[in-house]
Amino acid sequence: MNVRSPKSTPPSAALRKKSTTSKSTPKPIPKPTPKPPPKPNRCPCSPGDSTMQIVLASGNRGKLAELQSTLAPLGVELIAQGTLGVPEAEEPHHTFLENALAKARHASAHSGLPAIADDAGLCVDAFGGQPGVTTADYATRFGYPKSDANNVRALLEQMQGVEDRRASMVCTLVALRSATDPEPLVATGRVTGLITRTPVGDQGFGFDPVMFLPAFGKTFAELPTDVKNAHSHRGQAARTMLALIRERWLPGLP
Ligand SMILES: O=c1nc[nH]c2c1ncn2[C@H]1C[C@H](O)[C@@H](COP(=O)(O)OP(=O)(O)OP(=O)(O)O)O1
Ligand SMILES: [Mg+2]
Repeated sequence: MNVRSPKSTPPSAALRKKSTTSKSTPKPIPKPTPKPPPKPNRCPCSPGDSTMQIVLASGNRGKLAELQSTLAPLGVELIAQGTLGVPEAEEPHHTFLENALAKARHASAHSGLPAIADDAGLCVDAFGGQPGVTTADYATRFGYPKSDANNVRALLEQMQGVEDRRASMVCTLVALRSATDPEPLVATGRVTGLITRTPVGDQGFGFDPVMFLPAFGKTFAELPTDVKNAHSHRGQAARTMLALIRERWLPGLP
């Protein structure tokens, strides 16, 4: 109760009364200062009171921009691994999940921070789901130097005369609290489209200029980043990951 009668005046107020005139009416006791609301997104897994930092275990600027944007509502500080001097990790595995886990573990071990990694790729139906986990190096199979433009070029050459143009872009995100975290958070996303016969659009990165989405009548490279994020494999995975991090790493916060 906030209302107090003079009889219930606590000792501290009584002491103050003695130092003034005895006939003066007791001053109202100031209400206790309400506790400040909890500051947002404190890391429950690291000591202290600082905003949680997470290292983004990727050197791909396109991915980083998309993940920064979709994960922004978490209110945590997302730091690109390059900023912390974390070198590129090996990606030797056969599945997106294993490679994402390897990248997250590597970044967490090097930085001492929780980490989120993204392993993604293009799975072409006519090629039995290839190039899959080797998407980033696709051009080098055909003697071209590694680059987004050469990847697109090699793909269009390999798909010359292929009528079935269906392909999926997939993304697996893995988040770890530490390099030895026994309970990684895992989120996946997948979008299906058709590979165009020439590149169209200049936004995005990677295979965006040849990934045509029938629902939009456009390639990913023709869509603004926020529209791509709202529908893409990475956008889906990142929204799932955001919910997982809130639930498991930041309990009790809205
Ligand atoms: O939304 C996308 N739109 C178009 N292309 C995309 C997308 N997402 C991934 N990609 C391509 C880029 C790379 O050629 C490969 C992923 O390879 P992946 O190893 O996961 O990424 P990466 O080596 O570029 O960066 P990092 O491993 O440091 O995260 O698929
Ligand atoms: Mg890679």
